[in-house]
Amino acid sequence: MPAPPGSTPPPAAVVALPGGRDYAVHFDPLAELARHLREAGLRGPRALVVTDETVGPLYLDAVRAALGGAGWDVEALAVPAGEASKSVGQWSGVLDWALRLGVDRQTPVLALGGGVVGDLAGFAAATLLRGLPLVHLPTTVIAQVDSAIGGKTGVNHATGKNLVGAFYQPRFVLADPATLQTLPDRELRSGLAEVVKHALIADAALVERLERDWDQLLDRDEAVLGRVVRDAAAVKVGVVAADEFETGDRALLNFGHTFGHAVEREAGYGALTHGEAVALGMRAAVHLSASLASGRVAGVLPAPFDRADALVARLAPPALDAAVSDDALTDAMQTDKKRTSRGLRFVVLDDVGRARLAEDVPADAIAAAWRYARGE
Ligand SMILES: O=C(O)C(=O)C[C@@H](O)[C@H](O)[C@H](O)COP(=O)(O)O
Repeated sequence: MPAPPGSTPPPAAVVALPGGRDYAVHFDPLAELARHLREAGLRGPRALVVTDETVGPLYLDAVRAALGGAGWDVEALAVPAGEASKSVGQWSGVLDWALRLGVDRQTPVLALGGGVVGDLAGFAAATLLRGLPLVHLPTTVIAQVDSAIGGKTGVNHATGKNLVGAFYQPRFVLADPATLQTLPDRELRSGLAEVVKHALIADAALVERLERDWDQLLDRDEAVLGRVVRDAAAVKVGVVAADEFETGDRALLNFGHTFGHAVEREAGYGALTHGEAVALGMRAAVHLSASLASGRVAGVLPAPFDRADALVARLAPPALDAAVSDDALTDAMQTDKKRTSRGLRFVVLDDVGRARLAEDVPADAIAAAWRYARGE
């Protein structure tokens, strides 16, 4: 039943956390931002917007218009677009900017953009004055289904991906579905990598819909894309609510990332998008899943891994750089945060829609997974 005129629609999802820290994930126009800030108890009057040089020109005016009329005083900073901005240097630059403006603990930080901006601005919010209120305004698929939800903030380090950061939850997430219509095709496909990941680890029904509706997704059919994004976000909401600090099943969200993060590091941050690296990583992880289930795998993968592989293949991951050796990639995995004193842990599939952690993985299975990801 539609909501009566003038009433506030319910949030699409609530991330349930202890200590009164529940927060909503709204799928609503950016024009509703002032109302959501008010309802979250944030009054300013100053707000800091961190964005990037691609998203800022597209949506900063909408944010200013939404807030200006409600008496907010908006300060904005745009960092260069791309993974290279997830650096200790850019984080320090955001701190310098905010502190020069004279922020106080009531000043919200609004992260307007994709995963890079969210992680960078989130880590700045976590560390400024030991914590400023954080609001995510995700404008990409990857951010709307994944990175804006769950409180992982941080930057990359030369030794590995996301090695400097903090768990710091936002006060709410406001995802405007219309922003997905301006995404470059490459970014759309990159975001779909995390959608595929959520489906493969936890939602077999979503796998089926992705298989059926893939072309409409790439065409950005509003209804199809909107539903898929909400369902993929719901997977993330459920996982985070069950394991906020990744002491258990939250690690399953790292499917494809142990391989993918190594690819990103060895390619040089920014050479590939995060989603492209994750797509390559999922190819390797699906092969590893098949090897662990059935021993040595030659040629076509056995069921159900062939099905998972076919879905990952729709992401059309780029080729792995031939100049980067498998040994270099395997070395780069050693900084993975899931590692324990017993060694690396990988996320593998038991079935389509069901994943688990695997330890004591033989080196030859890892090597075979890299070769498969290279198409050998
Ligand atoms: O939120 C999580 O938990 C995730 O693992 C989501 C991932 O898709 C995300 O890319 C995350 O940053 C993974 O990297 P991590 O090694 O920093 O956990």
